Amino acid sequence: MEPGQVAIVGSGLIGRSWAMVFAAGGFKVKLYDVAQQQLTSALESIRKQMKELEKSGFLKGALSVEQQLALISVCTDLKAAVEGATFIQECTPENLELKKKIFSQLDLMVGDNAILSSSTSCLLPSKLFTGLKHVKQCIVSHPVNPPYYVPLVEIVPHPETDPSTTERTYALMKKIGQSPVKLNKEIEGFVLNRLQYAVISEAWRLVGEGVVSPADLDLVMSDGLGMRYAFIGPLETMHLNAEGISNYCERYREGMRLVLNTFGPVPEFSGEAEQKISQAMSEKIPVVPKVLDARREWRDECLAGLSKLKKQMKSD
Ligand SMILES: NC(=O)C1=CN([C@@H]2O[C@H](COP(=O)(O)OP(=O)(O)OC[C@H]3O[C@@H](n4cnc5c(N)ncnc54)[C@H](O)[C@@H]3O)[C@@H](O)[C@H]2O)C=CC1
Ligand SMILES: O=C(O)[C@@H](O)C(=O)[C@H](O)[C@@H](O)CO
Repeated sequence: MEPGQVAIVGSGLIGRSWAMVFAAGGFKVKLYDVAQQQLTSALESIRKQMKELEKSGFLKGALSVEQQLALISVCTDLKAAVEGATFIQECTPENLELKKKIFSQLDLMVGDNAILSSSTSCLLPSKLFTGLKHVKQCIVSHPVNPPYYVPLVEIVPHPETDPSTTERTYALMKKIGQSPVKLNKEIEGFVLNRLQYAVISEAWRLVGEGVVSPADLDLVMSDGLGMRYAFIGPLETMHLNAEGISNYCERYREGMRLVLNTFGPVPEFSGEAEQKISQAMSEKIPVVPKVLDARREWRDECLAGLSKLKKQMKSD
């Protein structure tokens, strides 16, 4: 028996990823878009990706490709798309007025049980959902690109979101194999993009000012901070790094005071610096999904080893 039915509004990069993730979880998926061509290319892309994933042994879920594809249907009628859906994930362009218009349409179509969720990267729930009749059923579930391989989902409630909506969304994300975190209150950019944009801003500055090459900048992340952050977050890193020092925050505070004082505003990114980056990036081997998945397998093996080591250290 299918675990349920979801509707995806917008069949671009994120909408098709969500469709794959939900189908892998056995959900019936109705994919809606205003552009029929987008739906056609979405189905082609999903089929192609699933075939490749099955071939390389990375297809998620217990169902075959054909079984998962059979769960996904497309339509250009919004009312038909949301009919019977208990969870509606909006994935339209990052435009506040467009999203508000779509949610006001959805608000007239759903009952008291459906959850209305947005994939928005930064927009505040209070700006998206305020005034809707079903505001208690509204929430942001912000994925990370590509959601099929990077499982984090930030769950961000509107101030009037009912706690049951938050808990149902959290449970749903766990059920389809994602890694949800709950924000206690809304803030622009949520958590991931506030951290990401701080990193990107400094990356631009360091490359733009000639401090480091684009390729080496990325290595600092992939072979430095990223190696750490694939296993432990910045707070645990700090804790482990200064173990035994009573006030280890001070150890970082000093450095932060010194360095952060030199941070300026987001650097104006000149065309030349951008060309330098895109040229450098085009010379790299693209990180294909298989690499992402292989890295995740490697990380999970390392985490298993790490927890075994921790247990051993505790028993020693
Ligand atoms: N691309 C990314 O890395 C990530 C994007 N997001 C967020 O997800 C949302 C979608 O982003 P993408 O998939 O990258 O955009 P996209 O541009 O790839 O796809 C948007 C889709 O919405 C469709 N659309 C436009 N107007 C519509 C309407 N009125 N009703 C239904 N569909 C409509 C378009 O035809 C297109 O297929 C944005 O809010 C974005 O910020 C979140 C996480 C990551
Ligand atoms: O980086 C991601 O995958 C997501 O966190 C996003 O929201 C989008 O890429 C966004 O940052 C683009 O501005």
